This record gives sequence, C-alpha cells and structure tokens, in this order.
Amino acid sequence: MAMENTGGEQARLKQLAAERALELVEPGMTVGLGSGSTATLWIKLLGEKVRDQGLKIRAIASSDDSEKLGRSYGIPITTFEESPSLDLTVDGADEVAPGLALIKGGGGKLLREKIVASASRIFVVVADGSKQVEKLGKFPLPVEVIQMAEPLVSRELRELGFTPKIRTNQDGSKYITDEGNLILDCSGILMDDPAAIAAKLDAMVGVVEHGLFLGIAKLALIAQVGGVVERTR
Ligand SMILES: O=C[C@H](O)[C@H](O)[C@H](O)COP(=O)(O)O
Repeated sequence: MAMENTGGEQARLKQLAAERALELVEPGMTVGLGSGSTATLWIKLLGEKVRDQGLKIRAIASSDDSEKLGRSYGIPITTFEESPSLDLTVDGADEVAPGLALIKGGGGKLLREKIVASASRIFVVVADGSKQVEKLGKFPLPVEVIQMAEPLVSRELRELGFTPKIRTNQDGSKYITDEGNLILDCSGILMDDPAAIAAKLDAMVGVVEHGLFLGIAKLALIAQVGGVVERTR
C-alpha cells in the first residue's frame, strides 16, 4: 500500500487505468473526453491512435483544456447538435464510493463533465486505488455557483453542515470556471446519504451544478499495485 502513495507509483497506476480504458474504444464511436490528470493520459493514448493509426472517432470535450489537447492530436471535435448522444466517456474522479457514487470537480470541470457523462451510453471512471472510499466527503465537495449568488449559497451550505470555501488560484485570485462561475469547496460532511444531499443542492437557487455524480458511472477501472480492478454499479 505504501507504494501506492508515492507520486511516481500513482502516476504509473493512472497510466494503467488509462491504458485499460483505451481498449473500450471502437472505430466509429463518438466519445466524451474527461478532464484531469488521469483522463488526460487517456486522451493522449486515444490521440496517438487517431494520429498514428488512423482510428476514426469523434469527440466532445468536458473542458477547454481537454478539447485543446484532443485537437492537438487531430481528434475531430463535434457538438451535441451534430451528435446528441455519446457512446463512451472516460473520466477521472476524486472519490469513488460503493455503487460507483463519485465526487468529481477537483479540477473545477464538473459542470461540463456532468453534461458529457449524462449524455453517454457508457460512463467509465479511471482512477488509481487511492480514490476509493467507503463514504464520500473526505474530499471537499465542489459546488459551482453563480458569482452574485455566492454569499447566499454559502449560507445555505453552512446550514446543511458544510464548511464552504471559495476556490482560489495560486495567486489568491478567485478561481473562475470555464463557464464563468465560482467553485465552493465544501468540507465537513461524511455522507451517509449522498442522494439526499444531492437533492438539496439541486434545489438551491444559484447552484449551477455540484460534484456528486450518482447513478451515472457504469464501470470503474481502478488501478492498484496488483493490477486494474473492474468495478460495476
Ligand atoms: O474537475 C476535474 C475532474 O472531475 C477530474 O476528473 C477529477 O478531479 C480527478 O482528477 P485526477 O484524475 O487528476 O485525479
């Protein structure tokens, strides 16, 4: 276990999960490109297949960064107008709990990630073993909010028992999402009933989206020292 915690070993495990997920891609598919370090490894592998082996796919990206990366390999980027549903999306997660309940959004991309994931026939999570938890919530839950509503939403989140913190950049400025909103990182609750919390967040005016992905993932590819474990819902 100790080895899994070292940065180099964690990077190797992420790569293993990404490699396994590449096996799921078939010619002709429309795929969703996730965001974050693990999804990035998968996009690079996919991009190499497109660039070097002529694999024919189309993609919709869950962030500006992933779209740019995909385009750099020549992956054709499409839209929901042209392709209303996706065959497969591969994305990372910050926490993976039983039932494939997830916290996502550590990189701030949760809004488009959830749109892309929800439009996918198969949503696959790629992660190293450190992301597995029994209960969600040790990783602060990212909640994307409209800027002017932040004080109101923060108050409601505190009433629920969360400690919300506005996400900032390294220079101390507020982190702004690809869609121009703020992220509140909400700590303080280990979730016995994530669905109940999701319902409360969904009902808050000013909340654009939150990082609880429940009932969306069909498969998780979790890379551990012994190999890649497949977990289904
Ligand atoms: O907003 C970011 C995404 O939800 C990422 O997929 C998540 O934070 C996991 O990222 P990583 O693979 O870098 O741990």
